[in-house]
Amino acid sequence: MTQLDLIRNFSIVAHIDHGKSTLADRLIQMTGTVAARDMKAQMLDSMDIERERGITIKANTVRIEYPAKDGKTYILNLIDTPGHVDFAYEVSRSMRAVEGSLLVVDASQGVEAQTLANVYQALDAGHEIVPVLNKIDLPAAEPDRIRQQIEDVIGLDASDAVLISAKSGLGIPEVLEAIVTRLPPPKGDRDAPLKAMLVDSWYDAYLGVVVMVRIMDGVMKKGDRVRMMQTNAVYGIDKLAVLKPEMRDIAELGPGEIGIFTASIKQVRDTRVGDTITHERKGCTEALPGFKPAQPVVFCGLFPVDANEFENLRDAIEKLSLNDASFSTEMETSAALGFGFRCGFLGLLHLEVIRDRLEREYDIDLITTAPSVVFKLHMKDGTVQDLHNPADMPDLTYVDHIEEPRIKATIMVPDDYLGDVLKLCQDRRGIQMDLSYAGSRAMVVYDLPLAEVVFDFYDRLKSVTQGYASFDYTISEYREDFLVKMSILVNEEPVDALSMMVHRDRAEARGRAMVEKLKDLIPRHMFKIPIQAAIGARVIARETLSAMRKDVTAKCYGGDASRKKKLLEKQKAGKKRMRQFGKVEIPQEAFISALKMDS
Ligand SMILES: Nc1nc2c(ncn2[C@@H]2O[C@H](COP(=O)(O)OP(=O)(O)OP(=O)(O)O)[C@@H](O)[C@H]2O)c(=O)[nH]1
Repeated sequence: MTQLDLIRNFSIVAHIDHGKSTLADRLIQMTGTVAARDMKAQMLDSMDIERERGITIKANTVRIEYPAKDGKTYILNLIDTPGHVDFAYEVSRSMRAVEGSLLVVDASQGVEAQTLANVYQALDAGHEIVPVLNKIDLPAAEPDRIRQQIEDVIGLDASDAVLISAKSGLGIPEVLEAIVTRLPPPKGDRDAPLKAMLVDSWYDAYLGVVVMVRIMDGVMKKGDRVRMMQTNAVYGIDKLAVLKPEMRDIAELGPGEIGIFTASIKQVRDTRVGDTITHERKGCTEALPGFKPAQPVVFCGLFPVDANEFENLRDAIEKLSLNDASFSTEMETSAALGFGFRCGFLGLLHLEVIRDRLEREYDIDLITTAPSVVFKLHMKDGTVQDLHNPADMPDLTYVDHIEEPRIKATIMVPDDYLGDVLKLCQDRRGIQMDLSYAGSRAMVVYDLPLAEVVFDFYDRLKSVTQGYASFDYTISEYREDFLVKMSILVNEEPVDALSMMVHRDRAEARGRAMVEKLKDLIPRHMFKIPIQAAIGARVIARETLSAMRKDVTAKCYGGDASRKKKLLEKQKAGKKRMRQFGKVEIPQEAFISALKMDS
């Protein structure tokens, strides 16, 4: 057990790409926590997919031993937090487990939308904050200007910000000293009943469910019987360890310490993040204030391209949800797509990551239906229903009005691109709330419907600003609007996977764009195919795909048999990624491409 005044618990908050993971790697490396030969780039990003995409998905932690200039050896617990907006929830929960934060800002880029969002969470959690200006090796670095910007925009004193290059290692010793001298030690009472915060949990193939805890009061030992206060479940602790970053067994964890335990827990779902853990006997009576629960906000259907793969998909989804409590799933059947799952995600990136993992790690070809938000249907009988799937929209005669989730979006962008950003937000039914300047960067705040943002808003924002804008949002409220369900009919048959909720005033434009796209995406058949968008029985847009005449092998003059065979095989392979709708085959790409809007 370590004395409280020799412990420092902290996290690193930063906008994406400002160098958080690189700094974490340096801290681990310079303190010899991991031997140089074992050092991999981005040590904390453990999943391959994280490394590939360069995004930190799961909050991780590492315990570092640091001999400071004052001659004492400190234990530094770093909790790594994800930087992307979809994972804001994970940021908020890990924040409550530590006392301080390093605020990393790229000295050439300055404060961005997620810098703000994350630093406000840290301030909310009562953190002491040490500003760190990274990438000062870059010729474009302007530490003085950025220091001033931090003071102006965030209101933090940045006069003693630490200047570093995480890449070259410059300034890292100063960061380590600042952690020890400028961040406060944790508080806690060793003699009080055990009170530990469940910070995170995940499924490990060898160990089962692993639970990460921060001890507030008391002592946790191997063999202890502990109770989860929310669920009242009791478990015996089999293994107690710290992460360095690999697991090292430890006999006990005292106040202020962060570690992990296993206890023959079957599912990650049995461990609620934010729960308080205490001893079965002589436990504490009052739980810690709860965390925000993770609410899925974006739903979509996932179906196997090949119906025979359904069992594999079920298996894969089960395994993934063991590892990710914020990913919700439910069986779904679709007239067009057969058996699949309706899944809920924290945001679009979360959706993409899960879909990628299913396709890559489990080798399952998937059809993803249009992402949708949760609408609230106020029925005429006074009840309120959640609508997760536009295909389930009940008969309108029973519906009084429909509400949709709105977000408060903060966008930071260089002045030159402001006009394009305003136009984009306006086109997406946005209402401007605020506009201010920090130097040559504008900060705009918009009230936007989440439904208009979930699909391709990031992509559009990036392209109209050439990547210079940054974006962050929080869900604000549900509000009534004139929303309707638009169906798509291919060859007179409704394709439920393509139906969507849209604003009445935008339905025609959206419907037109959809049918035009689909006309290009669906290959010609031997017959004419009408493609229509409709609201109820009323068709609002229509295109016709003319019949195919030419034979793909006609060009080969019958002479070259092997070439002919190749062509046919190619066609067959293409078919594997198609689905049959009535008499029509629709390629998988059509489902996503058709929904991308050009405005
Ligand atoms: N020139 C320079 N580049 C750096 C420095 N620190 C980090 N980088 C580069 O900046 C990019 C982003 O760094 P990361 O550490 O992955 O950023 P991050 O904030 O952890 O990003 P996420 O984990 O995706 O949130 C990488 O290409 C790094 O090599 C630095 O001090 N100087």
